[in-house]
Amino acid sequence: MVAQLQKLVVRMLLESYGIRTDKYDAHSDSTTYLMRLLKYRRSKGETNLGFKGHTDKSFVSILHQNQVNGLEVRLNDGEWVYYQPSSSSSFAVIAGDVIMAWSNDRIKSCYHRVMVEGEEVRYAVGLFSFLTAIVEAPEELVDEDHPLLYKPFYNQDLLDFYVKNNSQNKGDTNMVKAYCGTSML
Ligand SMILES: O=C(O)CCC(=O)C(=O)O
Ligand SMILES: [Fe+2]
Repeated sequence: MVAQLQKLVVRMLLESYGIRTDKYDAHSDSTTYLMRLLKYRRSKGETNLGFKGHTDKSFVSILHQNQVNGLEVRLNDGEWVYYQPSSSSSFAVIAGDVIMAWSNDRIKSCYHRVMVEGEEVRYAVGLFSFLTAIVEAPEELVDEDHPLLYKPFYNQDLLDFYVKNNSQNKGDTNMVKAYCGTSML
């Protein structure tokens, strides 16, 4: 089950950042999921951009694609890197804006896009996780060297903000900073 994979990834993250593991159950209980199936078909003469560059507004997203590749990730220097699954049963785990805020910027959300090169139909399935409890950085991730960068917020309110300000800003990596970044205070 893909949700199990999501839970495992989150547990590993909490452990690797030295966050009290008793917080894990509360985190897990407040996680909800959205599953989306995407179909990309490129007609002759059309641009090969299947999904423009963006960060997900999720906590994390888990993606699986059919044999037709296309997912690309943008590195810090602006270079786009093609995602090449190691096997036909591979899943890609993508950090969303919510984990970026929750982790006080320790984990940066992943800017990605989909390019469709050939005429073959591409399918992708994504499991997007969201939090129902208030999103705030655990105390282990906030100290003098790492001051709090985001005010506590609700994931749903971030989504509403995103929808309202969508027209110009779609794909803006700093949507969550614009919504609840402490430097905006
Ligand atoms: O089609 C894909 O592999 C990725 C889709 C995606 O980025 C999204 O649904 O947010
Ligand atoms: Fe995405």
